[in-house]
Amino acid sequence: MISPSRPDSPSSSSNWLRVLSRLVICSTLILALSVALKTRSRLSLLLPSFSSQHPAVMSYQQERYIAELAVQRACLLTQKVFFEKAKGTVSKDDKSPVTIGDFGAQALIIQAIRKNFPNDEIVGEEEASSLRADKDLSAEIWRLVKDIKLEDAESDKVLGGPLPSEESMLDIIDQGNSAGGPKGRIWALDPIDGTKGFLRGGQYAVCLGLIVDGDVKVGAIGTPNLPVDDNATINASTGAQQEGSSANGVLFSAVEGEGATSRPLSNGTLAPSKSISMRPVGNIAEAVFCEGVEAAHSAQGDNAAVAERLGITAPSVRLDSQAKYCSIARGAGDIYLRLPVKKDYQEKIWDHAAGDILVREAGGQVTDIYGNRLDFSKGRTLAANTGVVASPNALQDQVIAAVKAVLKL
Ligand SMILES: Nc1ncnc2c1ncn2[C@@H]1O[C@H](COP(=O)(O)O)[C@@H](OP(=O)(O)O)[C@H]1O
Ligand SMILES: [Mg+2]
Ligand SMILES: [Mg+2]
Ligand SMILES: [Mg+2]
Repeated sequence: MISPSRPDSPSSSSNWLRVLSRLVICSTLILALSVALKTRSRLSLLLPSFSSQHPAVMSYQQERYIAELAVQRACLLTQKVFFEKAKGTVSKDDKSPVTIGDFGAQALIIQAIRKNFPNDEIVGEEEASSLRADKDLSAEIWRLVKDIKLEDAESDKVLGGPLPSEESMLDIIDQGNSAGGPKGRIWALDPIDGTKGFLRGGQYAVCLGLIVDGDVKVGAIGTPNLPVDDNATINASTGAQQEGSSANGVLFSAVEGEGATSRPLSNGTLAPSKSISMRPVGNIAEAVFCEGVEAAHSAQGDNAAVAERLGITAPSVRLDSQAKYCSIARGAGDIYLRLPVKKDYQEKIWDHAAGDILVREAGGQVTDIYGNRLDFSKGRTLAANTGVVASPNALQDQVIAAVKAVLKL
């Protein structure tokens, strides 16, 4: 027979022990919870810098903002050079205006990256060695760079304010010397893309992309001479006629998984943005090609043969620079072809990084002539790719099939 337990029996004292241990566990949990909450609120205060090391927290919003603002400030410089010096110089074969714009814009943008993301690497198109040897040119660029600022002082401060000296400007230009590669955070910078267009008085673009572990995550492109109106008719020489005209000047940007946007370029804070997307094309024969102007950069005869194969009869829109990616991303044209003139030419990552993410986020694909995605992990060039083909998702397979047929791949 089992006797009933008494309060002082061994089983009653083990009950007390159980209650006590539960109390200890509960208070430990409460303590741990309050420490976690405090850490979280501290992290959210630090979020902009925290997110740059932990992108999943805030998906590159700070990077996008700095990229847009830095590109916008650099466009102030390039437009100043464009209107004061560049126009009409092509006939005299004088390349110095674009050199001034290139170096000046690279200095301003790298300064902004260094200020905000000091541990990131930068692959910039330009390097300062030739400038160090040309004191007059260096002094001329410094005179221009030191006076460039956004009208909004706070925004300018975010980018690091004025550079302290000519020497520091040269040092900063050289910080675009990263070899690139498959690991880490690497900015690809083309301070003036479409130098030929710039000198011709036409389209050019200031381009900045952030590559993380070989994949482009953020892109910003300033196109000072593209019309703000998405539906305006454009061609190689559109847009540059009037200095200070509010009809021209667009800033495009994209973040992986967050879509593509555009806004008018401004002199101060960022203007309100709108979302952009590629045009739906029901019948591929109704698509419009966007192509380069320079015959040396893409095989225009092959482009025409692809158009014919697809039944496309509308004339191509011809533009210099990554303005082509921008145009198809906002539905001003549909297909960008850059078929190789020389099979062994290696495209540069700064010529494509920002455009690649912009088009992908606007509902398109960007591949090489074989249909493979552009591989930004190979260093300063797209060594694994040949040519570029970009079009809306629904058309890409058809376009690639036509490219392969024409190039006999
Ligand atoms: N043989 C070639 N094939 C393809 N691209 C070339 C090339 N020679 C130069 N380029 C690149 O073409 C870019 C301009 O492209 P587009 O013809 O679309 O405007 C140039 O950028 P920069 O103007 O920044 O030097 C340059 O890097
Ligand atoms: Mg370029
Ligand atoms: Mg360039
Ligand atoms: Mg160049």
